[in-house]
Amino acid sequence: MEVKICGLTRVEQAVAIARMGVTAVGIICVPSSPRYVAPAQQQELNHALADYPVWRVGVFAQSPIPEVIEIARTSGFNALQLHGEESPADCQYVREALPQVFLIKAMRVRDAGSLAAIAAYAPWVDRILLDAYDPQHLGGTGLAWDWQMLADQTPSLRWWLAGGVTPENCGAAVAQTQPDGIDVSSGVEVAPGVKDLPRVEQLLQRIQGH
Ligand SMILES: O=C(O)c1ccccc1N[C@@H]1O[C@H](COP(=O)(O)O)[C@@H](O)[C@H]1O
Repeated sequence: MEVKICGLTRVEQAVAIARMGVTAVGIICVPSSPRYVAPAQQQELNHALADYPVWRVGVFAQSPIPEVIEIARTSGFNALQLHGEESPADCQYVREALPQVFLIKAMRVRDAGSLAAIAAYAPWVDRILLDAYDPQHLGGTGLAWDWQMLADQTPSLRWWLAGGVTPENCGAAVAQTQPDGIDVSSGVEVAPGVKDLPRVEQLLQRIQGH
């Protein structure tokens, strides 16, 4: 089971979580987020994590794609997550500009149509991430979506479950939805951007074996 812990802002916490053996850590590059990390700190986090076998994911939403590409290069991300309304053509553009970068497209699930849209991204991305839709916020809401929707259609490429995943519900979430990975932010926090390291360890223990 792949695990991404998202919304890291502090170098010491990012290194501690990388040492726990997670697959990916997320750094929020969305200025409106309470977990936003400015470019200088993005570079510091990437530098501190460079020795660990972990995807260092820059999370963007609604930014112009050339800007995303420029920041990915200057900040040193080896993975990107597009969490807004980016199109398959946007993902193709990123893939062709940065072929070595691991690319995740987040879909905010509103209805069956959200799941039907996944197939068009398959040629261009490495993972699809399914998060809850909230009209006010782009992500990091702690809200779960209706996993029952997967009963009718399952994603055609490797995918991660996001949205309201916690150490308490991760076992049931994984058993019900059978994702390739999970992505967790507010469920392991004491405050936005400040992680609760014992809760991250608890989550990893509970997910072991899945
Ligand atoms: O965390 C944020 O502030 C954020 C802002 C803008 C886009 C995405 C964001 N986070 C993503 O939200 C999901 C789920 O978060 P949670 O576990 O429900 O709190 C996760 O994919 C983060 O990458």
